[in-house]
Amino acid sequence: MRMLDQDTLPSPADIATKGVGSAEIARHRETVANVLARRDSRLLVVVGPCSVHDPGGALEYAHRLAEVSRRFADDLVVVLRAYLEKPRTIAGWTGLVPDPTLDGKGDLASGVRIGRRFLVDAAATGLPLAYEFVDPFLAPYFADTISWGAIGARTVASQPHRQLASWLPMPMGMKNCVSGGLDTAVAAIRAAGLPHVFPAAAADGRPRILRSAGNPDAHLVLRGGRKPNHHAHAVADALDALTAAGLPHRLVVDASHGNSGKDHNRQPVVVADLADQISAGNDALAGVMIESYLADGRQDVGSTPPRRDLSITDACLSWERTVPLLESLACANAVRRISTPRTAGALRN
Ligand SMILES: O=C[C@H](O)[C@H](O)COP(=O)(O)O
Ligand SMILES: C=C(OP(=O)(O)O)C(=O)O
Repeated sequence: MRMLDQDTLPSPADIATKGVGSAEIARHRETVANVLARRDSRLLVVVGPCSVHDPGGALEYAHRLAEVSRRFADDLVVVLRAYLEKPRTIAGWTGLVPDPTLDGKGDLASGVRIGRRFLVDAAATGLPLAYEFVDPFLAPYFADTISWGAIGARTVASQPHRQLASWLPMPMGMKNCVSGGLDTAVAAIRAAGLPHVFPAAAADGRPRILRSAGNPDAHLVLRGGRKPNHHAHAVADALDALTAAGLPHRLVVDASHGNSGKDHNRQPVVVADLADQISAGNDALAGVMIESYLADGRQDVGSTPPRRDLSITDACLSWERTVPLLESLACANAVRRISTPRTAGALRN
């Protein structure tokens, strides 16, 4: 007996909440797209916890980040990682939405409500939100709150994810695959840029045939693989791969994951290398991702209740270690901004 049981899941319309500032989110998406296309000379920084396991803790982080991001507004467009689903290499906790009680019970019906509440509260800080769309079925529950989306290293080859990316209204980052090869992500960018017709559940939960026009803002995210790919030579190779595919030069580099060997202590080293490339004038480097949370490191989920301030997935840099990295990226971007003036001037929303 494999099919154990079924339960009712509320539809996206059932859990729809008031208070999502759709005009503000549309503005954030446009800002992010302008940065990626280098019409805006700032640097995108996608920063925050590997996963949200405690909405209260993550909201405290969001408030701190919203405040500090104002200091860097001339040079950084800071986006909060608000990741509520986790892709796993084999198995493990799959995120607040699929498992809000952190114990494998899989109470998705509560998860979608808790997850949406968190996203609405986090968006109210004024920060744009980033989200990895792990399960395409769940996208309609949350997509209206998100300003930058990712298709992860484990799903970037998947046709349903590429179709979803072609339809979603925000810029979408395609991560290189886990081994480090770029081809699959480059193919995903091309696929997401094209129109598609595909089945999906709509807001009312009923099946629909969706037609997409193609996402013009899909771009590459270098996250490392068997070896890191943040160094200048790897960035140059990635730009060559984009040129060969006829794609524009726009890149986000993830300082964590394969680029840090999942050792959070290496993220500052990666960020320092990226800051050097940015201040040297590499304009294709449009964004940086950092995994950061309130406290330094990670914890296993076990019999005792988890700490609210410590990641239960990948190890994160503490808040105290994150702020100097934002400072160094802002300084590097200021150098680039001043030395490479844009003819049209920086667009600001
Ligand atoms: O970002 C988090 C993890 O790297 C990702 O979910 C995979 O984790 P795993 O390899 O421990 O399953
Ligand atoms: C799982 C993630 O990244 P990747 O797909 O690069 O492993 C993530 O950013 O949380």
